[in-house]
Amino acid sequence: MSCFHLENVSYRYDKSPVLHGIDLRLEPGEILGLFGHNGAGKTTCIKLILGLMTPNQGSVSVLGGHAGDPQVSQHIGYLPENVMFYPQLTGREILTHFARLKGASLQQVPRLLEQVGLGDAMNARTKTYSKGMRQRLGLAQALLGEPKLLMLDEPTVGLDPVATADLYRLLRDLRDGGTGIVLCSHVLPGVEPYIDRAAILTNGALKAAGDLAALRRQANMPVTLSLDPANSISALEKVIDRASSNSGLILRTDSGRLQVDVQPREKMTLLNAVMASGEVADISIHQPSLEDIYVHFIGSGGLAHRGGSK
Ligand SMILES: Nc1ncnc2c1ncn2[C@@H]1O[C@H](COP(=O)(O)OP(=O)(O)OP(=O)(O)O)[C@@H](O)[C@H]1O
Repeated sequence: MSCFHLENVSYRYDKSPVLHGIDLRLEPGEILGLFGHNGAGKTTCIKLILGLMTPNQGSVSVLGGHAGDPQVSQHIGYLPENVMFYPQLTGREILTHFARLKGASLQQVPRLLEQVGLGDAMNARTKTYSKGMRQRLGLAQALLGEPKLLMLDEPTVGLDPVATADLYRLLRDLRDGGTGIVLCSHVLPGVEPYIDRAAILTNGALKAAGDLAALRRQANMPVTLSLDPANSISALEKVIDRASSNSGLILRTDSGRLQVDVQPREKMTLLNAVMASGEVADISIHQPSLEDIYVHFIGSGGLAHRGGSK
């Protein structure tokens, strides 16, 4: 049973189309990064999965049932992008209130507050909380009732680097316990090791989805080889020129290395040639990062998209 399945989903607010033919699925025990520029449609996808809206076209199934069905919703945890709490209540009072609303065990409340690092602050009013502390309380709220599907919109906003690493470790533990997790984020650096798959949305359309290896194949972006010459840099350059019929950019760096951009399909030919030549002392290989892939799919329009698609 999938955590959710969007099939050919389109959605429009009033007259403005926002999502076009989205096909996306999340399985239990998987972390999906949902990435896209401002206004790409990430939050709209989440609202459809929560059942807050229904698609104009296509279907949304969640945990084997219908989005918005209370039997389904009680197994979903959601952290919205901007969390707000009653300032006069303590963290513990707020979480207890949400636990009652969700029908979750009240015994979970202190344990969850400890888990998100608010053990010492649980009896302080939330008006005294920092932004990061409010974010942690929001996360504890999302974890109430041991959800099977957890959706987090910009969960690392306001968290310092240590808290961010703690959050990702916590998400991994939940994933290993079978929870399906969606992570919407603009903060790509650092997220790569913690997600199983990424989905990239642009202007309401799914540009690419898959694990990093599949996205790299789809993007077909050059791999950068960084080579230390064994003898002279010009001798190494000649080897590369001879080996690669269509070698990309070759740069001499200030540190006396050669940097070569090569298409993935030509990588092994070039590596074999430089290894056999005896002209290379050391090699490092830089694959495109998640950030590189994101920029590739979003395209140069990325900056233009910021602030909304219309
Ligand atoms: N209630 C609404 N009424 C009309 N248009 C809306 C409404 N909510 C969102 N939109 C529009 O839908 C599009 C997608 O918005 P959405 O919030 O899903 O994007 P997002 O990817 O989550 O963006 P961000 O990263 O900025 O939060 C945007 O163009 C936005 O202006």
